[in-house]
Amino acid sequence: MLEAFSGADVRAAEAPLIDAGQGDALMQRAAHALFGVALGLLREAGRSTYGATAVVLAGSGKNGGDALYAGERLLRRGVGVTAVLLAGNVHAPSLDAFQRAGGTAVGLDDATEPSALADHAAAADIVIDGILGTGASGGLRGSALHFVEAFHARAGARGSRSAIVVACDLPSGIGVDDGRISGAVLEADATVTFGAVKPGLLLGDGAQAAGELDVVDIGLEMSSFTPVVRTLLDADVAALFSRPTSRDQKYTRGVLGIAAGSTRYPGAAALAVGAALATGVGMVRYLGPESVAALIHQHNPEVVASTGSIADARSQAWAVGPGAVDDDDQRRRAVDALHSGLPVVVDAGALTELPERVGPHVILTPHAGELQQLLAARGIDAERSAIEAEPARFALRAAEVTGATVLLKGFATTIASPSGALFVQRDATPWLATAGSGDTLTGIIGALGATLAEDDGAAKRLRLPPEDLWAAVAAAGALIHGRAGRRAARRGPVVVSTLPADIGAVIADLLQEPPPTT
Ligand SMILES: NC(=O)C1=CN([C@@H]2O[C@H](COP(=O)(O)OP(=O)(O)OC[C@H]3O[C@@H](n4cnc5c(N)ncnc54)[C@H](O)[C@@H]3O)[C@@H](O)[C@H]2O)[C@@H](O)CC1
Ligand SMILES: [K+]
Repeated sequence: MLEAFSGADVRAAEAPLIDAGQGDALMQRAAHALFGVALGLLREAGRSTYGATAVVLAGSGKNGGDALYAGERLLRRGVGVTAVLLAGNVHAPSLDAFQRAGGTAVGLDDATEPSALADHAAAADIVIDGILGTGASGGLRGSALHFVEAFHARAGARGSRSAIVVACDLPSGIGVDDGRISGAVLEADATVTFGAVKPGLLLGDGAQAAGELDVVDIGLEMSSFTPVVRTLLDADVAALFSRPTSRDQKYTRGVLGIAAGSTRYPGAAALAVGAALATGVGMVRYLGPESVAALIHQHNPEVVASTGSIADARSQAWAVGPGAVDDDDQRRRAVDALHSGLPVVVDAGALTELPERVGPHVILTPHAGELQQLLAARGIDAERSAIEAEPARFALRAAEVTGATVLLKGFATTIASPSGALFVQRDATPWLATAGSGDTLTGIIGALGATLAEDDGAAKRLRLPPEDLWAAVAAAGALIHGRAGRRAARRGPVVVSTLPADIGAVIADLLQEPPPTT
């Protein structure tokens, strides 16, 4: 699991080590890791290190110190390294070491025209961004801002430029704790971050700017701090996933009840059912119109269907809402499921049926527009664009006011627990942004909920407090869904009705994972 800690907490974890005189050792560890990644990227790009050119961008703080020490190591490998000093007072011992190894340092103050240095950086094989780290406040300013703008103008955007950019700890210009970018940012191909992931590397535009993330252990003890954001990795989903045992039968494995679809939108139910079956459950019970059940049975005859009520259909969890529009029976079922005390995934048409207050076992899966309505119904006005700009903030707010677990859809999926715990998953592909995609996500999360509903050890397997289990279940659903979409996209544009085959294959792969070590 990736766990991101606030910049302040990472600095607090560093403090006792620095007090014990280990500050320089920490910096050397950071620099060594940064150097290793830079070397690896050069090799990956097919560039030989001897004779390669690098530019180190150094700001006034320790971030610049890390980058200069990494530059010193590159010099000793035969790389030609220039340091651009973007502040008058860079970290002196590292600058000294850099120069003694033969490096050239050039100062750039606010008055100097950055064009020649930006030209040089744009033509370099690799650029190391040591402008700002966890000590950053606000966006880039002064000579650093001018330099980054000039570099962009010459080098072009990530993907089209030839220089590889490696960020030291974090891309300069992102908000350390929220990933917000005000003004310019130096988008990285890779970010080497020290001690722990910072929230800005997982959230918002900061995550986009970070590129490949490499987390380096420099010996910080973070166990007494609470993560601000988490991202599940394959091994976490494998650990959470409920595998059937030899003692299981269909009822103990987990029965998912699905009250979705309507005569107007029958397909949504079929998609949710197909995805749930592919995720693995003991049984799917379908409640809804006979015509919808007939459609479901064309593909999935194993589904037990009825036109009855929630009370008559024993299940371990419910999924309600997809395609349930203008249908009073489905609306009643949604309300009953929400009062059943069982885990419920609530999507689309059922989101408006939410009681004033529920518990975290109720998982809402709105997109930004639906979240806007949900908040407005509780007297909280927020523009859709504001929700899209700060998904974490609004998902947390919605979880706080409803008591539910809130999964906010988007390119990155943001999941908030009413406890304040936050998960972000970036497993999806834009190819998944197609009709019916959300219905399959509901089915996947529903199936995970049904199979984990009576599994008392599930939260413990991820070392999470029990109240955050449902956020982890939703995050696991988002990972499986996103990964299935990527797999499907290898065949071309995603056809959602074919997604179950990919869901099954993704789960088969995940279950090969060794158990997590953290
Ligand atoms: N504390 C430690 O012992 C370790 C810290 N490490 C590195 O040190 C970094 C933190 O170092 P610092 O606390 O010195 O902080 P920074 O390196 O982020 O530098 C902060 C300084 O930059 C200036 N600044 C802040 N915001 C600015 C802006 N928007 N535009 C222009 N200048 C701005 C200010 O003068 C501020 O003092 C980490 O990110 C990491 O790279 C690592 O070396 C590991 C060990
Ligand atoms: K940086």
